Amino acid sequence: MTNFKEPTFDVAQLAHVELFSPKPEETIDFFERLLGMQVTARAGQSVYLRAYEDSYVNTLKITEAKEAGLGHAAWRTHSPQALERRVKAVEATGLGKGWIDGDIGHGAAYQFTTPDGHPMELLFDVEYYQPTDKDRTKLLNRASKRPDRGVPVRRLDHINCMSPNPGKNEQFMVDALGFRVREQIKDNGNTIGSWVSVSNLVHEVAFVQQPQINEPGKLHHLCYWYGIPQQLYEVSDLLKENNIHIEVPPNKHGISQAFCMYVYEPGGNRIELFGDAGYLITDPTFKTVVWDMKDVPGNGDTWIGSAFPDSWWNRGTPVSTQELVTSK
Ligand SMILES: O=C/C=C/C=C(\O)C(=O)O
Ligand SMILES: [Fe+2]
Repeated sequence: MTNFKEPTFDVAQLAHVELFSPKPEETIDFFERLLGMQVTARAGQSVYLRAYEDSYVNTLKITEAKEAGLGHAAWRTHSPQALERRVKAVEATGLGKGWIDGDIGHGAAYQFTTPDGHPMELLFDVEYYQPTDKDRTKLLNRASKRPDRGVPVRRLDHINCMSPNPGKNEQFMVDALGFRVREQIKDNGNTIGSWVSVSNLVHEVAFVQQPQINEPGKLHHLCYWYGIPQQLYEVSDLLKENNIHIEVPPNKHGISQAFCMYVYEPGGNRIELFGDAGYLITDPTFKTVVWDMKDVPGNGDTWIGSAFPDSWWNRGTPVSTQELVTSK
């Protein structure tokens, strides 16, 4: 079958995410004290953090800004050669912005945006976390000791971006970066939700329809992973005690089958917490699962658990003035 379109395996993983927060110290406290993450660097208006099983020196950068939202998402390639190939592919789309020398924790990166303007970058050189005598663990396959504060998340999992045109962004991630489409929501033939991955996870990034179709793309959520569903009940209790808004309590998604919950960190960004990550994909010719929007409520969004509130479908960051008007 020589006309078989071979996938490219150049992009390997979501390496880190930068969140903007108008209340940086409260946002940092949420991740550090409640989710047990570790601050590994502070520079200028930014603070860098990692979870205890993240192997790199950081997977999260919190930067002070006027409004909440996505600073950028960074993709690590499998090799320097793969980086070169993907940079060429992104340049050809006209969405490239150019190279930066790097940042704390990583080397040269090529910056670009999705068609709806979500800032992203491609990189290869990263700095691995070196545990200290204080946090070196006997569990050799773990990057550092399990922290003794909060209910500690284990690693970065994915982001979900709101877009005026999810289908266009899906196509860009497939064509330029080799992502595979795992699940979609269609409404009258239009793609209004898309879950794409470069691994056997259901998604490292998803795109969902934003109601504000004349605004640039927003962040829907950033997700960290526990791997144990029970821990969502533990962390819910702790978050409730600390007046963190729980938008969707522990729940099982239909789409991705992941055990999940959604909260708003103090800066206003939506954070998803994953119990397990749902089903894994090993089939090299996995067929995209397509949901019709009319079948999603009560099945695709929540398979088991409370109904998703309107806010889940309508609110991203930065929050638009429209929402401020309607929410009065
Ligand atoms: O219908 C909505 C399903 C959403 C699923 C996710 O956002 C996810 O798996 O992270
Ligand atoms: Fe998600």
